[in-house]
Amino acid sequence: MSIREIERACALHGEIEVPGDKSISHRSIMLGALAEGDTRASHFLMSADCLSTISCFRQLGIDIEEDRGADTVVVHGKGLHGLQAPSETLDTGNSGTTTRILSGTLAGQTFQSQINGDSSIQTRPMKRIINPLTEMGAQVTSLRGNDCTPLAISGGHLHGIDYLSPVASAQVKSCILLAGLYAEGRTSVTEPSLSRNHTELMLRGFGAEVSSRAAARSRTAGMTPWRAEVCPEPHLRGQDIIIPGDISSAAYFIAAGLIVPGSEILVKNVGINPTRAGILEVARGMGGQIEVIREYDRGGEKAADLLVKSASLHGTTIEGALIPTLIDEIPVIAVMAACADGTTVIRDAAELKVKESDRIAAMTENLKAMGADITPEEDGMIIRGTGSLHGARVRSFMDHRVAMSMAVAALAAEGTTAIEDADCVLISYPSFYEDLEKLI
Ligand SMILES: O=C(O)C1=C[C@@H](OP(=O)(O)O)[C@@H](O)[C@H](O)C1
Ligand SMILES: C=C(OP(=O)(O)O)C(=O)O
Repeated sequence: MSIREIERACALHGEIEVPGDKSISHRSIMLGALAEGDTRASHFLMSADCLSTISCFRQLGIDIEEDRGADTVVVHGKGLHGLQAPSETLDTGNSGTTTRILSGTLAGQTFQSQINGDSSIQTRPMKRIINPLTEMGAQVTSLRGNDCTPLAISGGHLHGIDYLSPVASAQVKSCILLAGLYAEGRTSVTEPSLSRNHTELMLRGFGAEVSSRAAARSRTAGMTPWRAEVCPEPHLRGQDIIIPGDISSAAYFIAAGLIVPGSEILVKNVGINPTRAGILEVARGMGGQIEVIREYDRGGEKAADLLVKSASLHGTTIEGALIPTLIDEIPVIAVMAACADGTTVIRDAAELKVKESDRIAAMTENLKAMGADITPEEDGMIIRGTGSLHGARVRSFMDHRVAMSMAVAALAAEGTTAIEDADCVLISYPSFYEDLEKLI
């Protein structure tokens, strides 16, 4: 087992550039493969999850060049109908994004395929994609009959649907939109509130006709349902993509900069697409100081440098439409809340229970071990800030976001914190600990 020990930090100082956005990196391979011509993606995230996407598309007959030193990939796309039947089960590793979005693409193919991932993936819910893909005319079978992977998928004669998704999930939305590229007629997905829209933006950039707008249907308690629609059989053309830094990775430095007294950190080149940037709103709402510097646009994706200075934080309420815009940042927001004054309430976030780990249970156990006052709820957490934490032995639960969040907690805790199975950060941020060291 890999154990990492982290001491309390005095103050964090310096500049950092985080690796490329994981969601956009996955999509650059997926759309690059379905486009005609080459797609070059630079500042590509060379982490285990994105490498799983690359290896699945190689199994589907796509030639992909990787330059790991330069963080660049070139995908030699074969067009919408250029994928070949894989000879073995497609292995999606630990990646929910690969599993769900790739399933949508496979539903559009005339060949049969099987898809499976590691022990964590095998427990994550797939009914949310099985239902709409089946409604579109694909046969998607959970081979163990438990609505999880392994899945057997055969499709090829799809028809467009108007799908009302019960969850605000970009993976579900993207799965259906990519299946919709192969369907007869238009396909739409309406979600309870807008989840990350990278698929819509990138599909448009590659030449597809995609619309995205607030849906006219009911508006309940601060939630605006959102509808994305795609036209079938687009002529996708390969693109050059410069991937912005991942705000979900930047979140650890934002949180550390805020909670470790005397810190000042410049996080450069961070994607701040509003469907991803909820952490900035929450940090400011807690009294944090984050300055957005040098904002610019990369193919419809906004990016900027962020200057973070330590501040004394206070509690807040995080709920409703904000949740999908910061879903992966909630573990580190829980750390911020534990170091703040007053109570933070996180609700409407039951999705946390079906990520790489049950992130409500994992963060509750770990933060309690470090002296926090935290109550787990069915759809979130209530955290009463105690102002201080102490070192403890904590577990990553093999969940990269939990490991990185606990590293941030360790920086603000008295004494030493030991994180078990700390190496799982390779899923989204292989150089995380080295980058953190540079600021200490
Ligand atoms: O589409 C994506 O790239 C992702 C969507 C989110 O999942 P859900 O769509 O399941 O909420 C997020 O948690 C995941 O890390 C990446
Ligand atoms: C939930 C995550 O990823 P995925 O769903 O792709 O496994 C994540 O990166 O926090």
